[in-house]
Amino acid sequence: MTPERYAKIVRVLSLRQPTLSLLMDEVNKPHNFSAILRTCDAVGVLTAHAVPPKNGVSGNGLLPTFNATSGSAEKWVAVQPHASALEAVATLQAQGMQVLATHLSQRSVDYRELDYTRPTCVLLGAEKWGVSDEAADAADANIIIPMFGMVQSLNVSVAAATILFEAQRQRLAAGMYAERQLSDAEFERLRFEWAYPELAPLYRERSEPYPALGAAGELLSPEAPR
Ligand SMILES: C[S@@+](CC[C@H](N)C(=O)[O-])C[C@H]1O[C@@H](n2cnc3c(N)ncnc32)[C@H](O)[C@@H]1O
Repeated sequence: MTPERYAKIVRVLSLRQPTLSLLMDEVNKPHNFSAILRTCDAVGVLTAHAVPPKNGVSGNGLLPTFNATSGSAEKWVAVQPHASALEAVATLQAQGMQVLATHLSQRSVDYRELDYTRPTCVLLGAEKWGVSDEAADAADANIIIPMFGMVQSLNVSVAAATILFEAQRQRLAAGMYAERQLSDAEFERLRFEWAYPELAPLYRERSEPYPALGAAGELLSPEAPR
């Protein structure tokens, strides 16, 4: 790993926003899934959440397979699977997140009216069905991107990008990219895992702490577990 590559890892981790996330409820087209993860990486989402599609494209009930759309975004954005949208919403709310469902209902508001500097998770629906009424009811708010055309909805990855970049705009204005949001422990863990992805699993298997890194990312105790 070059010092430049290590410096980039440190810079990107310093900009990650652990209190900004999104939840994909059975988004089943791999190119949409991958495009959304790519936007997550660009905006600084640390962890995305997903309810795997029941008729998963991969055919095994797991998350849709990744494809070239994401570039390598899936390496830099963790995806936490959930059994159902309702379970995910409850879990995220218990962690202190406001969940904003992208859903047209009596209580929907323009997505720009919300405060994205609060811990926030944006709930996105499946391409065909959208967000279920139950999940939308459980969410803290329902938001829509106003549309004035003939077509009723946007592509889900376009909707995700529109809302996440509003979140980025608000967080930039609030100075939330100017100071590292990750805890020291999380920052140090991810710094090693991103810099040495082939070594990290060896340390985890052995329950050994990751070695310290030097200023240019070099291993200070280079002996990897055997
Ligand atoms: C293609 S749309 C789903 C359309 C579906 N037939 C419905 O009635 O909800 C897929 C997802 O994109 C997002 N989306 C699309 N257009 C949106 C808009 N104008 N505002 C907010 N979210 C939108 C939502 O997450 C939606 O569930």
